[in-house]
Amino acid sequence: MEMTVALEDNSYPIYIEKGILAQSDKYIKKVYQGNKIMIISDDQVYSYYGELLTNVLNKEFIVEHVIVPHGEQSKRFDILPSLYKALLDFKLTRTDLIVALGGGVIGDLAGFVAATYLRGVKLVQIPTSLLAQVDSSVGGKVAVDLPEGKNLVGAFYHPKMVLIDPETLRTLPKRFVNDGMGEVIKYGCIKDKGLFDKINSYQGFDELYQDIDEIIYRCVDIKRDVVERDQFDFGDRLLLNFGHTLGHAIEQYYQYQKYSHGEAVAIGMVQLTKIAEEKGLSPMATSDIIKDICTKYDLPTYSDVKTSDLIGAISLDKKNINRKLSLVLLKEIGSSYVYQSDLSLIKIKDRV
Ligand SMILES: NC(=O)c1ccc[n+]([C@@H]2O[C@H](COP(=O)([O-])OP(=O)(O)OC[C@H]3O[C@@H](n4cnc5c(N)ncnc54)[C@H](O)[C@@H]3O)[C@@H](O)[C@H]2O)c1
Ligand SMILES: O=C(O)C(=O)C[C@@H](O)[C@H](O)[C@H](O)COP(=O)(O)O
Ligand SMILES: [Zn+2]
Repeated sequence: MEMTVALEDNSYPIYIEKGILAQSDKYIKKVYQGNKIMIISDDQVYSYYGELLTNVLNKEFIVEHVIVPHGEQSKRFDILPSLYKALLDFKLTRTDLIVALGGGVIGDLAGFVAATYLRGVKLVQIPTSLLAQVDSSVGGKVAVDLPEGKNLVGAFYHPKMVLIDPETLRTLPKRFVNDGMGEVIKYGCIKDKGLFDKINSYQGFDELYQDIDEIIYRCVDIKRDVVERDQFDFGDRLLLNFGHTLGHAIEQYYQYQKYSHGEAVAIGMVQLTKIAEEKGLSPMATSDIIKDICTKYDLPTYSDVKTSDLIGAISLDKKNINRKLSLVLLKEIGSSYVYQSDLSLIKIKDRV
């Protein structure tokens, strides 16, 4: 399966195909005629797929790698000098390529490095987690976290190509399959009731895996459409942030240690929809429907954090305009809108 994100000079192809990792040299040659490639990955992903990718790319290119510890803790500002140093040591030049091999942490981190090293070098995304395959590898948002908040230092920087190999999901720990399902549920909630109903109907992981290519394709296609219409996140793209106002603040509250991104987003989707129901901004019982599907995928729906403890991080949310929050709410499952509000709306609940 193939699609193109059409962004004029920044357009790029996405390929979704089982086994594509083993052919990545052929695909990358289509967009890269240079000879040096730096793979950026984490220890866990590299232990599964690093050797395979290196051997395949070595047929055509000179390949080096730099590895960071797995987990959100690596998506931080102060890790950057060690990555720039590795690129300098490899003498990577402006016409060379970085390949991001890993989940969303690696995609965002390597993407930020590619956007900033020498003011920008080429980037190819090879996402290996479900979350990265359905969401983070597409759309060009790259970033690192600060202790004060998620993704606070970043850029819009598009890859030259995205290679999605659903086979890699076979080694993904179950917690992170569920984590990715948090974002799939989000797509269903904001844009596609059919997708929501489909993932709600599965009896177990086998059924999910049977349809996984189709699910990835549908999510990526939604994201492609939104990004093409609102690349810089001032309109329709804000909808992709459903659940993230609270979710990011909860991740920050625990300093990115307790909840994974998809888990925090699940809490955010349910709790914000509850608030919206209380204010008559979403139909009653919508939050229960989201809660049920999140529970089905072992995602948390409540954190017990005081809303007063989240206000600092929420105030730094990038969707805020002139001190007004932009909250993504549901009209119903499958349809969403942006609602401008002040912090008092969040404060109507003591804990979320
Ligand atoms: N840029 C965007 O548009 C965007 C969108 C959504 C999320 N994000 C970001 O993505 C990050 C979360 O991504 P994530 O959930 O992929 O986390 P992650 O990158 O930490 O991956 C989760 C875990 O799975 C492991 N892993 C990944 N692929 C594997 C595989 N195939 N086999 C075995 N283990 C594997 C990793 O080593 C890690 O331990 C967050 O930082 C979030 O903010 C960005
Ligand atoms: O691509 C987008 O736009 C999104 O909002 C996708 C989100 O799933 C993702 O977590 C993104 O990184 C959040 O962006 P931010 O602008 O809120 O940092
Ligand atoms: Zn997200």
